[in-house]
Amino acid sequence: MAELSSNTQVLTPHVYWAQRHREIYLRVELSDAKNVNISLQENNTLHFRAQGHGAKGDNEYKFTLEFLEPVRPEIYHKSTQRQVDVKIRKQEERWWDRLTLQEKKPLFLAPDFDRWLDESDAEMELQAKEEERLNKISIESRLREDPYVGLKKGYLFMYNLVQFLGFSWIFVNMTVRLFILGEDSFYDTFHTTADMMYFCQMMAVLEVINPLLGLVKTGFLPALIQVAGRNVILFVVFGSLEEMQNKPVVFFVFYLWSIIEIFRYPFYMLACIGTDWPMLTWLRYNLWIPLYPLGVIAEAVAVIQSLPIFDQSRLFSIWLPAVLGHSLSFSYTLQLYLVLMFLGLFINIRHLYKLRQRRYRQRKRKVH
Ligand SMILES: CCCCCCCCCCCCC[C@@H](O)CC(=O)SCCNC(=O)CCNC(=O)[C@H](O)C(C)(C)COP(=O)(O)OP(=O)(O)OC[C@H]1O[C@@H](n2cnc3c(N)ncnc32)[C@H](O)[C@@H]1OP(=O)(O)O
Repeated sequence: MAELSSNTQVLTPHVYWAQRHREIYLRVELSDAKNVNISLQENNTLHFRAQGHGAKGDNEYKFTLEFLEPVRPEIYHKSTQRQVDVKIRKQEERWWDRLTLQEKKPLFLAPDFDRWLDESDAEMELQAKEEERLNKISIESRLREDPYVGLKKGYLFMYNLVQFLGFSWIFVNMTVRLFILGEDSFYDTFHTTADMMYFCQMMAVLEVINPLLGLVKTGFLPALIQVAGRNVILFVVFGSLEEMQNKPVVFFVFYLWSIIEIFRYPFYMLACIGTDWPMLTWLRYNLWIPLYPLGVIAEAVAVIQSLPIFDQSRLFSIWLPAVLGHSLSFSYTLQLYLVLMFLGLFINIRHLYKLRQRRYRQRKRKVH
């Protein structure tokens, strides 16, 4: 392409342009360009001059562009075998209506469709870049703050996986037996699943230790109430009284415990790898609403059924001096525990309700 300038023919290369909010990109169609000279004059005009192979063969090519708005003085360029790439920073981060001050587009200038974005796409690109930058900063600062973050996540992932497998085994075993044996399966739940339940509930003690070590953001008290509450039922009420072990209440307690856990542990596993499945999240934050009160009622029934057995067997009774009577039955401790249970129920339901509120508030904020 040629333009007339002071009676001599000046060769002008094809120039393609695109913009972002912060910068202007020019692609000058000159291959093997040498002696590239790009300068910016005070009137905001870019002067380009170089030798290279353009539309009119090997020659000197030049062009000038007076920009629509002020640009920064530093200009970056890179010359390759095929073209010269030029990057100019805008003075102000703003979308321009066109590139040049003159309204009529110079003949040698055209949009660079390889880089072209309209304003809203460029905004989205800017936002994505900003999010990526913030993510990088937060990952870097987390790594700087805590070099063991990978190890901790790995431990939590394995812990949750083991618990998930344990509770799934219990749940599937009980469900299959229920289908095959019907009501009869109620009576030997303990003998078929207690070992696995012992294992899972002993492991669950880690859930009280984890927040103390700062591994999870769980409150210490709700975790203690949860784990201690279940372990009293499992080890003391069921485990120490053979008479309790073949009662149908064991079925209801174990079933209610395992239903929630087959959703809660996979939810945590996904959280460890930074993922969530909406359906699983929904179940984790909603299933407790019917299950928790039912679980506490089932546990309370178990405690009430065990009271006369403790009275008769005198197991765990506290021996008293003769003046105060013979001994104090453990059933009194359990009656006090019944009161604590409903206090524990209240604390944990409040805790779970708050977690649910927080989760859905966060969700809403993300959506808007
Ligand atoms: C002082 C002596 C006390 C004596 C006790 C006397 C009272 C006894 C009362 C007993 C009542 C118990 C009844 C109970 O046994 C009945 C039942 O269980 S019935 C079945 C239904 N049950 C449930 O639904 C409860 C399930 N359990 C829980 O939800 C938890 O155990 C609980 C502690 C209650 C709440 O969990 P948490 O506080 O951890 O909530 P989140 O799940 O939201 O977690 C908070 C953040 O920490 C991250 N986290 C937590 N754990 C893990 C983990 N293992 N791995 C990875 N990440 C974990 C989680 O992702 C959350 O992070 P973020 O906020 O970033 O999302």
